[in-house]
Amino acid sequence: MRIDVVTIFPGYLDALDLSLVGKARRDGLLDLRVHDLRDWTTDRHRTVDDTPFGGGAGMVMRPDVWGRALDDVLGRTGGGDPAGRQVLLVPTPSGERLTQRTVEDLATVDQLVLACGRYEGIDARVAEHYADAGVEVREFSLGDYVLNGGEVAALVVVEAVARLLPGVVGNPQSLVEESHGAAGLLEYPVYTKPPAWAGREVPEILLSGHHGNIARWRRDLALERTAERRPDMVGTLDPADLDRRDRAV
Ligand SMILES: Nc1cc(-c2cccs2)n[nH]1
Repeated sequence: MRIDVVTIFPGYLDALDLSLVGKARRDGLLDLRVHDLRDWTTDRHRTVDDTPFGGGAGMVMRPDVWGRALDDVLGRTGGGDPAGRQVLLVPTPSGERLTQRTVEDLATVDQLVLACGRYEGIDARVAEHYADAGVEVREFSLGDYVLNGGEVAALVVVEAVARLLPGVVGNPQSLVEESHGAAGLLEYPVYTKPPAWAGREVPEILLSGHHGNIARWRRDLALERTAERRPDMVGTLDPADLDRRDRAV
């Protein structure tokens, strides 16, 4: 998979040289390219923004600069058809909420392009232009809070997607039981040595060696946590699945 990130702060993405994503890049599992938007400016000051039409505070990012950058990165400057499914992702507080289901879909794409806006945002014609040109455009939000730019959202998306790519995480089973995983639940509480700490013991069941009972206990705790912390998620569970957990093991 190829991921391109276009930003005026390329250094923000240096964290993607580290840990799991960094290893995936070195192992050739992820082709991640970070681009400085200013490389597509044409003036000596390398200007990327201007004042908003209609007035208002702040500055808006120019469509012409973004257009040159995205045409290049999307491979739309030559005549040929770009290979495979491309998605243009635009982080914005006014976007659709990013969910694990969306991340799972993005992990199947051939090329993701992240356009990191700053200031008051990117001229609205940019997203319209590429959507009209047949590019899959998704304006997405991380949540109901405002950041200064799209770079942090890009870090989130790259990590969330990269860890789903084949060969990136050591044990793919761990992807199944985690929060928001296939089961649609929050994950159960986890414990390790020492068995007693600060006057607190590890739940007895986990020391029993009875794997069936441990599995049922974990599922019960996952359900309990989900009901307590994210009642909105409980409604999406399959009742047949809920019934399954009560069956004798
Ligand atoms: N969820 C979310 C996204 C953002 C921004 C994206 C780009 C600039 S600010 N803030 N909050």
